[in-house]
Amino acid sequence: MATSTPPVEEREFAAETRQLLDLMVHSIYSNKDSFLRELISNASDALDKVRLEAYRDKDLGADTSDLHIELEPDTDGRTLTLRDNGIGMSRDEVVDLIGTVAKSGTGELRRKLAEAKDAAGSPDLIGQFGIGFYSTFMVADKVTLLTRKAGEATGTRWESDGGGSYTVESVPDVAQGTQVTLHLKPVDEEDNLHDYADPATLRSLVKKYSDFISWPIRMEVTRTRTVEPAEEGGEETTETVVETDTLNSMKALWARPRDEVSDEEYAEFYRHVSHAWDEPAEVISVNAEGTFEYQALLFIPSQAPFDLFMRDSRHGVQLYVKRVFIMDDCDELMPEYLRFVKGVVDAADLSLNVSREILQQDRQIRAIRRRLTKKVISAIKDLRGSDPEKYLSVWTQFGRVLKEGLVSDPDNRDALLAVASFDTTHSADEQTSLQDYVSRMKPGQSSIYFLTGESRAQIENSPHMEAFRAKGYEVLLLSDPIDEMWTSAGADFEGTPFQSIAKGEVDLDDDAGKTDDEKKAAEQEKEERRKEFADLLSWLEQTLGESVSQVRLSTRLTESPACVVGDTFSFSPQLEKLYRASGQALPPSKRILELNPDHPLVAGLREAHAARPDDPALTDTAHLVYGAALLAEGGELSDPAAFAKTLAARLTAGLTLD
Ligand SMILES: Nc1ncnc2c1ncn2[C@@H]1O[C@H](COP(=O)(O)OP(=O)(O)OP(=O)(O)O)[C@@H](O)[C@H]1O
Repeated sequence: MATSTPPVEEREFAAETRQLLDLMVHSIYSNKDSFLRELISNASDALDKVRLEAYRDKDLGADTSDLHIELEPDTDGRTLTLRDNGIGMSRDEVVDLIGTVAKSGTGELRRKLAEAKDAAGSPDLIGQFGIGFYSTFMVADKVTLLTRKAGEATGTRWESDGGGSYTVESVPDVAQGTQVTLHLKPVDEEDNLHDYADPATLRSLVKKYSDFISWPIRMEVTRTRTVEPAEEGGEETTETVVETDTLNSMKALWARPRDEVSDEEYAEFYRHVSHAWDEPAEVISVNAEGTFEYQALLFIPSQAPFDLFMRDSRHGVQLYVKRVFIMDDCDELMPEYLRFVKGVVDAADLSLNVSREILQQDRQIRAIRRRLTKKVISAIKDLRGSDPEKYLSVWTQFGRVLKEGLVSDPDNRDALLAVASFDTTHSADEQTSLQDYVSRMKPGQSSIYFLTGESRAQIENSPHMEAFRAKGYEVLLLSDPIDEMWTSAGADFEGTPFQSIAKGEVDLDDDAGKTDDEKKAAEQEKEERRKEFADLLSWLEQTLGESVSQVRLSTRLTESPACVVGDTFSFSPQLEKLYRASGQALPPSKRILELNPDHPLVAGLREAHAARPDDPALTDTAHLVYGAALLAEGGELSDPAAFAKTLAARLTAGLTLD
């Protein structure tokens, strides 16, 4: 049964939307002017869309003869109307797009809103989410939207006072496109609430925020003109004429030489293409001539969007062909790990009809992408030299994403390693570059040591760190999940390999500065140790054979009795966990148990085993030593309940003996 749409419908805003509106209405966000940029941005997008739709679908029935944006201030009525004859919205779209906000990130939004609680937190929040249409409620106490989608017969009227609800109704006889009428709040200069019904104010705001918009932004202005007398000696008279002015220059910013464009103009353009509210951290402009002609204007944002790690994050790089907008978020122009880069690529030699499928195959697009990728990486590298503070904030916001490139883009791995920064045992609060790490390497050290784990604290406390700490070797502390991936791909930095300190044999160079005799003596001592512990080691290998591939003496422990290490190619426990979380089970890999012969527990176990090789309690101890080593590195026990039970039994026995 078909459901009919009621003529006027009152609907509640979703809880997050209401909270956001509340923040907006009471916002202390100082730049109230931004609402105009947002409305013009939306209108410009709508015009881009209708031009493209009409080009692709000749039967759409859209009117594209004079696409433009219009501002109509009403000084007496204190309203401002902004009109476009773009794509418009259907009734469902109005409810969907205007009635809800930040659909993809509602959970995240809810969390942030709870954090912000009051308006004091709102400027940041606005920066991250880009409030778009809702910013109108900073300046208006009622907003009316009238729209008709190109190709549809009926229009829709939407209205809200920014409180808890809004109304929608279907209306006949609406012009194609969208018009938004703001019932303006009283002017309050102290609160940066300017007179948005004043033509002069509007003219200067358009110039400031939206000059580059490629569609004409028009406004009717009333001018008084002197009229020459009709006949000689007659009186001069004045007349009022109404003229239509175009307020913006419409010059594409990416086509203008860099030194002719101000930082502020770039920043506004960035906000337009990215729908963001922050400042760009870096502007990259490329003008390629020759075989493939294109211009690109790219921005590295200063703030990561909330949906950076969500699958459907949007608004990347836009594709234009000869100044004509073709598509948003053109994945083909940027690798996935640079998805935070915003901007425009305007290619001269593509067809306006180009589709995503064609783009994927296109040689020119691939060449553009290769070049732009290198440009972005080198821009970040340059920042490191020229503005370390800015570099640091870019790395803090996007480092985790950039590191995905170490796995997915082997061609740029070296360049990415050169811009990367890592936590290190060298400093408690500052990260290090690999260049600096290498320059601090000890004589004889041939690898970059690192350890992966879930957090800096957990890694630092891992038993594997002990000898490195004791002997003053610097270790990189890698705690992002992606670190597991690229380090296991066998990377090196300018010829110096990376080595996990939880894998393979460790031979920290104790021999430096020793005479040959001393070296020989040390070797002999090691050999004796091995003999002394041989029985214990082979018994442990038998006892723990289901869990470990080998038991050996360790040179990496100074405090703990034991640790578990992998061989060079085995998976770390974190990587296993990651695979498991993604639904791919790995065959359980056996690692190596290393014992610290100087630890009283290990020494005691050796003596006890020599004296009472058949004592079943020693088997329990062996399992406990292995389990404790797993726990110490932040690993998981395969049977925690059995471990706890054995531990309780052993503790009880200890008490009884006492
Ligand atoms: N003038 C318009 N013509 C057609 N559709 C519009 C218009 N204004 C808004 N819309 C639709 O409503 C959606 C929501 O607009 P809104 O300004 O709230 O957010 P946005 O511009 O998509 O992005 P952001 O929330 O990041 O600013 C737009 O994506 C667009 O689909």
